[in-house]
Amino acid sequence: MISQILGKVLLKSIPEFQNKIFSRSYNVPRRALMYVPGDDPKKINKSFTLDVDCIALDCEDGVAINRKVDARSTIRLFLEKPKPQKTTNYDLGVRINALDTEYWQEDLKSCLTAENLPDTVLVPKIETPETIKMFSEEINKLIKQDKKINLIIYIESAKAFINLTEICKTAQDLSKQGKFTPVSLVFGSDDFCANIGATRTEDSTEILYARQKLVLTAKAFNLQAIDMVYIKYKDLESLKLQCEQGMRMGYTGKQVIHPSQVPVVQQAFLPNENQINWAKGLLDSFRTHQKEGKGAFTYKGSMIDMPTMKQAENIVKLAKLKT
Ligand SMILES: CC(C)(COP(=O)(O)OP(=O)(O)OC[C@H]1O[C@@H](n2cnc3c(N)ncnc32)[C@H](O)[C@@H]1OP(=O)(O)O)[C@@H](O)C(=O)NCCC(=O)NCCSC(=O)C[C@H](O)C(=O)O
Ligand SMILES: [Mg+2]
Repeated sequence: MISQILGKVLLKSIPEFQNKIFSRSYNVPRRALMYVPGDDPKKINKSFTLDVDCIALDCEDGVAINRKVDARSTIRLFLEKPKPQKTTNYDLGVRINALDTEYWQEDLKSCLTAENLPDTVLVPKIETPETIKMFSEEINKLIKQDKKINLIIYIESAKAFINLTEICKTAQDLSKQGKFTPVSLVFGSDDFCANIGATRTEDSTEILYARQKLVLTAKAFNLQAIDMVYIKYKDLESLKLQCEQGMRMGYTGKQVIHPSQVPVVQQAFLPNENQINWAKGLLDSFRTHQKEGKGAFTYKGSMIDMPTMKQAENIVKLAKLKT
């Protein structure tokens, strides 16, 4: 009897779990986050023809030092026009220069005072909670409308990893009253390797700890985790393997530098048919067992309880992007 009552209570609370797991940041998928050099109108136009979840118009490392002003003003011209519509919704962002450079304030001002706000601002090389405070103060001054934009935080140095929890906590706290919402953490593996003096290998074991720490922290703060870039952009087979590795670790997407990488990445960050069928079957079975007041049960030879149910829900949610 008691177990039946408990079962009913748990069943009633499932929508609550769903809300927790699939909160705002997961509603906009960012499987492929594609960089487009901000000073190249041809590539920007091309990006609007692609089926890509997230476009990052770049002012930072994809742009030469002597082209920084061109990038900023070219991006501004695009933001003066309405956001190009595509058949599927997508995230349009601007990656500004790092906050220890002479460019970032003008980058931010230029894109936030245009006719149309970008959906997202991507901020590279955040190392301390103070950097988040600086960003927050600036953005609160610049956005006059009753609107918030998304913030994507780049973690790309040893110092940033040491401060990671405080960075996320500060972003979360300041966003409550501020004009931004933190949605994702990006693992800037190339800058990170340069920063710690790591030697690259094909299986990336030299950065495994940092790669895992980023996912762990992102998930603790309910943020998307966006994995390292694969710079040998002509090698799509190895890209696929690296995507699958990242997805197994819990990453929700990956940085992309070339159009040919987009379909490989977006496909890899979707569950396959076997996983979807497993998840749907498990959820059906979970509901039945909950009604019977059974918290743990056996499904296809494995013990299932609440954590496995949550994993199955993640899979079903992602699968909806397939249609
Ligand atoms: C790598 C590239 C310089 C190669 O460019 P290109 O030689 O033009 O390639 P293709 O001729 O093969 O291009 C085919 C067509 O696709 C268009 N194209 C290419 N790249 C892009 C792009 N990124 N966005 C939109 N369109 C693109 C070409 O114009 C061709 O079009 P068409 O002629 O109409 O057929 C180039 O891909 C490039 O610049 N990529 C971006 C590089 C970049 O942004 N790097 C910085 C980001 S990585 C990073 O920041 C890592 C992180 O921070 C860390 O620390 O780890
Ligand atoms: Mg970087």
